[in-house]
Amino acid sequence: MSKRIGIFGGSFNPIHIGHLVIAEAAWQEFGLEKVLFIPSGDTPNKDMHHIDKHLRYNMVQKAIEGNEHFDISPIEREREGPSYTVDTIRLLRTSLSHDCQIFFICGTDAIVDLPNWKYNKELLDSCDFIAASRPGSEIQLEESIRFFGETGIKKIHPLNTPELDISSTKLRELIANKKSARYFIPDNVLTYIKKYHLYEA
Ligand SMILES: Nc1ncnc2c1ncn2[C@@H]1O[C@H](COP(=O)(O)OP(=O)(O)OP(=O)(O)O)[C@@H](O)[C@H]1O
Ligand SMILES: O=C(O)c1ccc[n+]([C@@H]2O[C@H](COP(=O)([O-])O)[C@@H](O)[C@H]2O)c1
Repeated sequence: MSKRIGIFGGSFNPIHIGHLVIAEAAWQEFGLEKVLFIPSGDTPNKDMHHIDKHLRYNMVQKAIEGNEHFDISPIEREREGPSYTVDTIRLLRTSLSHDCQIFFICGTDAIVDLPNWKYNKELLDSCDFIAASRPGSEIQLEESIRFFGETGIKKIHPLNTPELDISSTKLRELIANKKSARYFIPDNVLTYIKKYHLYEA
């Protein structure tokens, strides 16, 4: 069997257990050799208050500590301009053997948005997608898969894992309202958030 690697791109603002659970499930279900987390530099199509890319990167690094099949890459952090996935996959391809299969891990909300991504058809030709179900995106998900025709059906794979209704937005709100985010966010990441007073109102 050819080598399979998982790529998990995200803003991770901040990283939470929803991210970690789907990365682990994708690794297991799809027989991935590893999952490479790629925190975005400047996330396309996201008009939000991103904290500094270096801080988001450091939090991901802390969150994956101790998991021997998780790794992190600074390629988007170090690239100027919007972090388009098509550019990232193209760049990664140059350092991988050509029979290596790339699986981009995401939530179903990202698949719903995929027709708006840069060079989305080229992107879907260059990698498979593993989509973890997220509440609220069921109907549009079918439409989005159909947008890509046969390729969509063949290359967008559902991830069989319990739905977790958790988002970075909700966690930023909890922290801003001085509520506990314990257990939603790994302890060492929460310590980092507290140390630098991140997301406080
Ligand atoms: N609870 C979740 N279940 C399934 N997928 C998720 C979940 N949380 C995030 N993802 C997916 O992980 C990827 C990175 O997500 P991101 O870092 O934007 O987190 P988020 O929680 O969606 O953030 P925000 O609330 O700031 O939009 C995206 O593909 C997103 O769909
Ligand atoms: O390439 C694109 O056009 C594109 C548009 C929107 C999002 N993405 C990528 O999708 C991943 C998840 O994005 P987000 O907004 O959920 O953090 C992250 O790696 C983004 O760089 C990519």
